[in-house]
Amino acid sequence: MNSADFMSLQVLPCRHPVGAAALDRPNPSSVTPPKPWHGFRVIPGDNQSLRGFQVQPIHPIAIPSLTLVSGSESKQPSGGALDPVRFLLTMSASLDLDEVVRTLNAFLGEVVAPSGWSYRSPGDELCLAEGQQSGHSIQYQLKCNEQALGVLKLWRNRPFTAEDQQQIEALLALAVPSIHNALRFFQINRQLERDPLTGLGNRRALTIQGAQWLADCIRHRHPLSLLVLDLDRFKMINDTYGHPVGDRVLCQVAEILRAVTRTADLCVRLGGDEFVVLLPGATLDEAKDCAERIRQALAEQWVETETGERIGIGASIGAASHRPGMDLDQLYHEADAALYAVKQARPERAPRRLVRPGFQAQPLMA
Ligand SMILES: Nc1nc2c(ncn2[C@@H]2O[C@H](COP(=O)(O)OP(=O)(O)OP(=O)(O)O)[C@@H](O)[C@H]2O)c(=O)[nH]1
Repeated sequence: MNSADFMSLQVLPCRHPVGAAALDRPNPSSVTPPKPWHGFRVIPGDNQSLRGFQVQPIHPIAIPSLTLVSGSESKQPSGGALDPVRFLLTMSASLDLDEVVRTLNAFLGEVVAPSGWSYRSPGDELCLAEGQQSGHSIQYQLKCNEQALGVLKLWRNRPFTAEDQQQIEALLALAVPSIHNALRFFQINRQLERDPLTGLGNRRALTIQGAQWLADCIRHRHPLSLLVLDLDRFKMINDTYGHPVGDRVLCQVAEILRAVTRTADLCVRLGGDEFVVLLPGATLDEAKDCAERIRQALAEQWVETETGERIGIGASIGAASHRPGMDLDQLYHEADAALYAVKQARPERAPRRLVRPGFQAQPLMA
């Protein structure tokens, strides 16, 4: 496929940059006229199984994408009756990556009628699929200015012809800016919900995802439990070995939480040395079992300091299970109260330390 094919298929040079004129109007004498849209270059990949696909503006795009096509000038693609203006308007209506990808696939359905599709965002943070896999497939790695936008795969029970591919690629080229924006929005939201030190979720993740999960569990009448974990004498580790060692302890705890819990569970660092695990589908007994597995895994863990000393990690854990009428805050406070009771019931131990591996563990003195 070459750019000339593509240009004639969907994207026409714009002689009437209406959107840009409206934006620039406040002081027409002081603005340089917007550049006309010069179209896209579509670069096919090297092999057929994974067709590399990149859309680059031939000139920097200085005008909104809706100035791209004027309705009266647009040609219909040879194989279908798809309206590119309708497509662009629909695609740019949302910043929700899930919705943007599903919209794209709805249009691809109109053009090439696949039996199913899948989309994986970079790093597999979002995986979507619909319909059925069948005998023939075509896969595109989407990129915009060298930034990966994910992989889209289509299935069909008859082969994709060259004309089908041309139409798919034309739609993908138009869809790329919307996917790019929605993906960026998705990634920023993910970052806002992540604790930068440990990579676990943060308080915001617990508030937003927790509320959704609570609603799901109530709707499906599934249990939901929550653990609150607080490290023993963490301040002493910081004060004795410094914050970098304290940070390593926190990362080690995060590693253990990830290893011990299921992928469906949400592990969160609320702040300092306090962690929360939200366990959808778990009863109180199952949550307590999980707490015990975490406690054991922590007890077997040592963090080594620069001087070769090894510090043990101790923690207290409280558990609570959702009851009708409770909100997430109440569930958290009940688990926190259970944690407090655990702390009251046993004297908090100072972190254990080994001066050299193999020596007997000793409490770290305050
Ligand atoms: N290394 C490190 N320390 C942190 C971080 N955030 C908070 N802290 C420290 O964590 C410590 C928490 O202190 P406390 O809440 O008294 O915890 P504790 O010593 O475990 O006391 P108890 O909970 O009563 O056992 C404080 O010294 C904070 O400075 C962090 O990101 N990294």
